[in-house]
Amino acid sequence: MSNGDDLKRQVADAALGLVEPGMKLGLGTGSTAAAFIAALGARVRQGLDVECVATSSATEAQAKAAGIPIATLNSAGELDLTVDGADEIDASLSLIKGGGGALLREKIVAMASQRFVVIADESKLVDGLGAFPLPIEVEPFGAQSTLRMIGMVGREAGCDGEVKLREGADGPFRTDGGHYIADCAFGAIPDAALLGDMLTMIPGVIEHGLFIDMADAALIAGAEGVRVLEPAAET
Ligand SMILES: O=C(CO)[C@H](O)[C@H](O)COP(=O)(O)O
Repeated sequence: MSNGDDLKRQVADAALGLVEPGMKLGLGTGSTAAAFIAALGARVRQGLDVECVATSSATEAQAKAAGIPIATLNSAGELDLTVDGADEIDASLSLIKGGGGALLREKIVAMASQRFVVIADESKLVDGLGAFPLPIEVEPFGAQSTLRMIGMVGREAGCDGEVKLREGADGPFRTDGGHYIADCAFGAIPDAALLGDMLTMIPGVIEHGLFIDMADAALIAGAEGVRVLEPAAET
């Protein structure tokens, strides 16, 4: 097992400590979330009773194969806890997500949860967001026009960099919802909240991968073990 895999397993086990019998859980997407799902599956097979909502078809398939009961978000209603990974995490627990192309469902599920906990290894911690290209889910109709608008809006918000469609095996990558993903190499994002608000106003933008003021805690695995980060209190 690589060191990275070991850190994912450690942080997944730590997140399992937050799960109580009878909970309704949101299950994230990506390799760190997959480690959590594997650990959760082992507990479910020992008799833990939970009901889960998946943020992607890949997560749903993994969870079902592990014996985890999967419900729709409509039938589950409000969730107790969502556990998900992230591509970048800053000190205020603002996130970039969407590296796996599941950001829309990840955001819907996180927003439907009383508690949203991010799990990652310490390589995901950053001083400022933006080194990881920001994923934005866009409507395929008129996508090139939407990409141009994203570039313009980015420059107005102090970000500049290439905006390009993510490629899949056979043409543009498609999300579970049938949309495209624009990856935006903005570099440093001076004001993530402003950029997020401006992106939301573009009609072809379905959702962006900035998760601001959403995470209640981050569990971070490193050489010293797993530590818990919480958003700094407002002063
Ligand atoms: O946002 C995501 C998927 O859309 C993932 O949580 C993010 O890409 C992190 O993935 P990994 O744990 O594999 O590094």
